[in-house]
Formats: sequence, structure tokens, C-alpha cells
Amino acid sequence: MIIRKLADLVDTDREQKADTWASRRFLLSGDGMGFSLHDTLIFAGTETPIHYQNHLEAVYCIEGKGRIKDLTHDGEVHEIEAGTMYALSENEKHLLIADTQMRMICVFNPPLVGPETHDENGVYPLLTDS
Ligand SMILES: CC(=O)NCC[C@H](N)C(=O)O
Repeated sequence: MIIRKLADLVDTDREQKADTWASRRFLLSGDGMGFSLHDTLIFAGTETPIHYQNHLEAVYCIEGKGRIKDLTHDGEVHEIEAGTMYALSENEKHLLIADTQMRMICVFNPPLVGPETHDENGVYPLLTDS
């Protein structure tokens, strides 16, 4: 069994920070679960372009308010608030807009290895444990 607490991830190599978000990674590829599990903050008043071409991601919002613009499907906009889940089942390119700080529980398949951060196109590289 694996037990971890959020406080133990902050400011370690299990936390990745960008201009618009901070991702605290509870489970990574090396944990052998077949998915990664993150507690992610999206900062208030930000817009984040994302395109996970190499991963499927499901996101459950537990705090905050904003919206997702689906750039793969004609710019469709979906409101996000606590209790909303979205799954990028078609690797959709999207824009994540946070009105207030949003707290998201994210699951990735295949699992992230740990150091991934967005490239200039909002993509995570496909890494494997060495
Ligand atoms: C919700 C979302 O996609 N935020 C960007 C960060 C990423 N999901 C992560 O936690 O690695």
C-alpha cells in the first residue's frame, strides 16, 4: 500500500510548477499503478493552452470556477465548477480558463514519469522510467 499526504509533495520533485498552474503528483509511473494521479491548482485569472497528444487525461474539479474551450470541436465552451469532470477522450486540444483558483484531481494514462511540463504547444512528452 502507498500512503502519501499533499504536504509531503509540495516543493519536492513530485511538484511541477508553471506560470498558470502547480501540479502535485501523488502517483507516478514508478509507483506501478498504470496511471498517474495529481492534485493540481489552476491559478485565478489565467488561460492555459493544452494539447495532450500522448496521454489521455480525466479531470475532476473540486474547487473553483472557470471553463474549458474545446478547440478540437469548433471552440465549444463548457463551464467548470466544483463537481464537474471532463475527460479528454479524443486528446482534445483545449484552453483552460480559470475565473477563480481551480483545484483539479487529474488522472493520466499512460502515467506521467514526474518531470513533465508543457512544451510550447501545451504537450507533455511521452517519457518512460529509465
Ligand atoms: C487540469 C490540467 O490539465 N492542468 C494542467 C496540469 C496537468 N493536468 C498536471 O497536473 O500535470
